Amino acid sequence: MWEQVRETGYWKGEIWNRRKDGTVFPEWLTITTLSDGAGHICNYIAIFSDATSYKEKEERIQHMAHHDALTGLPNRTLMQDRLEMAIAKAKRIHGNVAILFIDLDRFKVINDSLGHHYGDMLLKIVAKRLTSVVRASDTVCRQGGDEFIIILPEVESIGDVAHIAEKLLKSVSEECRVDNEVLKVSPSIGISLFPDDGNDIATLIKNADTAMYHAKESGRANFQFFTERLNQILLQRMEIERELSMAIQREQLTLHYQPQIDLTSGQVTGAEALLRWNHPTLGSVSPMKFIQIAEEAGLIGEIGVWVLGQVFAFAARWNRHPQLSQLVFSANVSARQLEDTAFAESVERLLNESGFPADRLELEITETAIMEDIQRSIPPLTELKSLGVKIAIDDFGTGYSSLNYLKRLPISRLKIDRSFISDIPEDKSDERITHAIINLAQSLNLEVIAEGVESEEQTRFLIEAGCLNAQGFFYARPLAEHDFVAFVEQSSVTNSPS
Ligand SMILES: Nc1nc2c(ncn2[C@@H]2O[C@H](COP(=O)(O)O[C@H]3[C@@H](O)[C@H](n4cnc5c(=O)[nH]c(N)nc54)O[C@@H]3COP(=O)(O)O)[C@@H](O)[C@H]2O)c(=O)[nH]1
Repeated sequence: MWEQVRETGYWKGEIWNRRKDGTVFPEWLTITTLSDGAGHICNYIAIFSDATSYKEKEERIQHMAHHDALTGLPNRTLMQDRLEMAIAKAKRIHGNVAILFIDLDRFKVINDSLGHHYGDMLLKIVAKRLTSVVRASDTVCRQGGDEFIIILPEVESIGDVAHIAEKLLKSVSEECRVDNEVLKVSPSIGISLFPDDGNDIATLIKNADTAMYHAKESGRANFQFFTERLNQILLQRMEIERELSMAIQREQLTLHYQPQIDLTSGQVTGAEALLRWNHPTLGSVSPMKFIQIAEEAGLIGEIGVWVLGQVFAFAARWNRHPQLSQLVFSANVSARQLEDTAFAESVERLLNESGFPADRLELEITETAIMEDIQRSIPPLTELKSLGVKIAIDDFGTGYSSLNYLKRLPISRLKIDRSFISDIPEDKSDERITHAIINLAQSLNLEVIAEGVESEEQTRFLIEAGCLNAQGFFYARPLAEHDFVAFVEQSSVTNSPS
């Protein structure tokens, strides 16, 4: 500084100064020299100002530009910087970096049902939990919404990454309290590794995101590593999603009807409507494959309304038929449809428009969907029941029902899951479970029907056990409309009392 002042007669810059009380502070300082007639420096003029508040403001602006306002975590910009540095270092030392892409399961439900205040509080708690699990040298950042990214630089082994992912799962999944509400979310975690799964930031994040989707598909609340096979599955999934969004307009969807049989009379009493999708190049796509995609892509609402419209139109075409006009039609309702507050309104509107009697409509909701959040399932089910429609619990026995809740649910029928029926009579414990479900239904005054009946022995067992309704390949596969009509007419002739 003094050298420059002597040489140029001027210096400007920032220095650390000390106040009288001994505290150190940043100072802006300008020094100018004054010379006499002979050119000798005779005076120095120093102008200084305290830069403390300017510095603080600058730091605050820097922090805001690189951190998320709600959680205080590094934001996307800082994450990219840190990841770039981690990759550069890993390249130098031939090391690995792990990228964990975390999305909270069913966060939207909490946000939508309880409001944004609860959603925000929950995100703050999750941010703290994530940070508490990893080391200070790791980076936890908020990618946006309910998505977080964790960068683990210098990982030793894939086992270490899995161990950390397990700890994250456990920590985030624990219940927490916001005001007087007990909230619970779980994370789905996708993991990509540098250099195995990509060499650059964009590829590594995309692949971690792909793995996260796979974690969601595998039942949520778990973690998955990225693989090339996964990538292929994702590409196929995206194609199905794209094509499915146009399937209704392109008239590629149809319904098949599986007869439901009264085992004492052999007569058809109802039918379950089951979706079929025939695509010109993908071929016949199983609902097992596309229903979940429809749910995740937000298409199930439109499809569900279409299904009911088709069922009512079918029933209307046969409303003077002696047998068909008496049948109860069942349609499957997914968890996402039940969460949608507009669903009951749509059912009511369709019933009014079609004139279809509400008591001839049964809506099937899986036990797993109801038990996912039983408290929240009761109001929409009650609303549907108040329209006069019947509610059945589908795949009963697989979803760990709480018996205490079962008696409070507005349901009229239990459908025994096909997995208990398929090994009867060989599997005696399945026989005992089926017996128990039938007894449970009787004691709760509910109807009961067995699904997936494939043999005469199974039919006999069910009659003896007191279950008088069944459906399954033994009686009929799901049938196209005209085959179903023919089946109903034929069974009426064969089984009419002589
Ligand atoms: N939300 C909606 N879900 C729907 C709709 N349509 C179908 N689905 C669900 O897709 C899953 C697969 O359905 P699908 O391939 O049609 O299989 C059904 C039957 O074909 C099959 N079944 C019936 N009897 C037997 C049998 O004896 N053996 C055997 N191996 N399979 C049999 O079971 C399926 C019906 O199951 P469920 O619904 O549990 O009664 C399925 O989960 C459908 O629910 C839709 O419109 N919306």
